[in-house]
Amino acid sequence: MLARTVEVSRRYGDTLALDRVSLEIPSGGVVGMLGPNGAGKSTLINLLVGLRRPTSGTVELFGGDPRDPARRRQIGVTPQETGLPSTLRVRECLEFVARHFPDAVPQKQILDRFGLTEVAGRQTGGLSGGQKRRLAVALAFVGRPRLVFLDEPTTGLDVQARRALWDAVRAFADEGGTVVLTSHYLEEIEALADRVVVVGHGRILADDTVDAIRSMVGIHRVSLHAPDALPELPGVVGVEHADGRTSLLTPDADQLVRDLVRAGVPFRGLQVQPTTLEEAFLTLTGK
Ligand SMILES: Nc1ncnc2c1ncn2[C@@H]1O[C@H](COP(=O)(O)OP(=O)(O)OP(=O)(O)O)[C@@H](O)[C@H]1O
Repeated sequence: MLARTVEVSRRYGDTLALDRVSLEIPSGGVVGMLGPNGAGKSTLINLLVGLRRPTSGTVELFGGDPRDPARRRQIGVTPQETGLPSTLRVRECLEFVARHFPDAVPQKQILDRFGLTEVAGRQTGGLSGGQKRRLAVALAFVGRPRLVFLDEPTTGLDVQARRALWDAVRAFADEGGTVVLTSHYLEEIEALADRVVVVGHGRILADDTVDAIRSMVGIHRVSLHAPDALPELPGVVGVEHADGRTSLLTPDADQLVRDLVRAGVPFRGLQVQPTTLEEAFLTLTGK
């Protein structure tokens, strides 16, 4: 086991950011952590990498205290926000980080893998947002870590840059590396992760394969104008009223529409839309 939390809670004042979370990260593969804003994902990562201490419970990294420098040297981390020194060149940033490790990855290989070769001589202050993000993620891999934590690695990247970064993460995992990444995007988790941990309201709501999670969050919104109260319909997991429309949340929109027709509901303006992940979670967690 590379890392684990046992019944870990973390409070910030009155906010309970994590509520008795137990999680195990074995060696190899990509674990995707999925959840809406404020779910507790970053807090969980910060505990695992030794940046914060739990209020209660135990956190272990490589079998011991995550704040021990010898253990932390074996991880790579890209936090949600990184400040790169704006006057350093890309090459200098990579060099600076590499000097902290006995056996750093050759710079050329990192530049190639993260699509940074063309901007190697540029000061980071002159990089685009996407290039900065790629550099920030690349830095996590420089020291040949056993375990890498990436907090929303592709936020702000265009599709092409996102795919390039996915390739780099996958290549690392294919070579036997272990990655924990957070994302709001199911698509990103699907592209990379073998296992998905769904975090919501400071708890682990699900810990399963990508397929299982996809079916769990595949909720649709069927919205319509209906003159009267709707009859009770099977498969509806949530009902909302807004702007004169009624929205029904369901995992099987086709069946719901058939049921509406069969029940003779005089609806108009029918719309069927996928819900966002956040909506799906909130529905499933009943909050
Ligand atoms: N330093 C802090 N001080 C006070 N409250 C905090 C602090 N850090 C996090 N929180 C609160 O703890 C909860 C969990 O936050 P956290 O950043 O871990 O969530 P997250 O899942 O990473 O969200 P996001 O995707 O927005 O980063 C939130 O309610 C947040 O406001």
